[in-house]
Amino acid sequence: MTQTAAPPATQTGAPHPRAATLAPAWRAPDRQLHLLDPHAAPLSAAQARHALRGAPTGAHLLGAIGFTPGDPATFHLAISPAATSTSAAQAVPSSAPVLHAASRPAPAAFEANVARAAAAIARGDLHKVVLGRTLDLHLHAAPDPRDVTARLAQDAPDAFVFGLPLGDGAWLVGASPERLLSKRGAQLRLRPLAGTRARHADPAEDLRRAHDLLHSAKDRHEHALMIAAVTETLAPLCRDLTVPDAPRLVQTPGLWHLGTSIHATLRDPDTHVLDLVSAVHPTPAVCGVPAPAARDLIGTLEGPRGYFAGAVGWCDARGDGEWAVTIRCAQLRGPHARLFAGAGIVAGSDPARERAETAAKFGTMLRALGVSPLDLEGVL
Ligand SMILES: C=C(O[C@@H]1C=C(C(=O)O)C=C[C@H]1O)C(=O)O
Repeated sequence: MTQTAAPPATQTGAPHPRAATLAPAWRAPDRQLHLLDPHAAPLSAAQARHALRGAPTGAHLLGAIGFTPGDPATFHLAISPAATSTSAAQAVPSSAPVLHAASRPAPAAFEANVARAAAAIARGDLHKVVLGRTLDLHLHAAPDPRDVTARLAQDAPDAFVFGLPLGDGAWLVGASPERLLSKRGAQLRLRPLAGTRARHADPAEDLRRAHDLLHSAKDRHEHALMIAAVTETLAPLCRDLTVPDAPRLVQTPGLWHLGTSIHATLRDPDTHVLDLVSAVHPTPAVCGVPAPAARDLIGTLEGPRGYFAGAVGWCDARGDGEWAVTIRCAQLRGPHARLFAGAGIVAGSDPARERAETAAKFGTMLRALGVSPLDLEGVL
């Protein structure tokens, strides 16, 4: 196998033209990675850094860590596609019949959870909590995870797209719009998101929704809580920290978000990206404020999240890397798909709107699986 002498140069601008058909295990604006050995057993967090030391030049670790340290983590050796042989992905079926669908909590129970969280916030127990739910689909035929990843890459050119084997035939796939943290030498970049509107097919209505989001006091408050928490975590680790005063609109194929691009310079450029990920994760984008109270409430209302709302990304032998928040994702095993979505709850959150927001967020994976939301009436 040919090996690259050094990691490939940064790609900016348009995504790699072959990204849509090659089904990478990781596809981001900056880098694309394929598994070194797609049949290798996943590595634990403890094995991972050791494995990178003995790996070919240019190898990366591609991994996913769970929401809490008690949740699972999985790592693989990966390499940029110039050094791998790749095969074109198969066409994805345009519609996948669903034999059975169920969401947990069910729609009404999720709304009850939101009301309960909003009451806790009104009492002053906490300021923000992100509540999640799952959507289990039993499909007529087992989707090929590589085809699903290829479809995600096609649908969302700016997203962090991932397709990782978890062992036992299960895969974690998704297209996250949220940069948790990238590190290159001393330079850090983050782009946390909080505040969401579903997009609309009519351009005028779509713009109205974007404008409404940008000027919503509730969403700006939700976003500000998160930026304050992330800034507080980063400040002791960084020399320079540049945080814009106001968020900007971020668009995905199905949603508008509020996002803030943060740039920072590390005091110690040798800090490993995985140690930085552990320091900032989970941010209030997926957990809440204060974090301990939010984590407790999530544990009570949802139980363990596993990989959902964790972090997914890569690191290289220098300790540089790029990590996204594990959202807009699903776990696939044979004909079964479990999709995940969550929404941030603050004072004034409306249960029905928050449920609708999670339904819209399932859309990323539903499109990639070829499932129409119209087939899921009453479940979303
Ligand atoms: C939790 C999710 O998304 C997060 C919550 C958001 C919000 O509440 O507005 C926005 C983006 C993400 O940080 C998800 O997509 O499942």
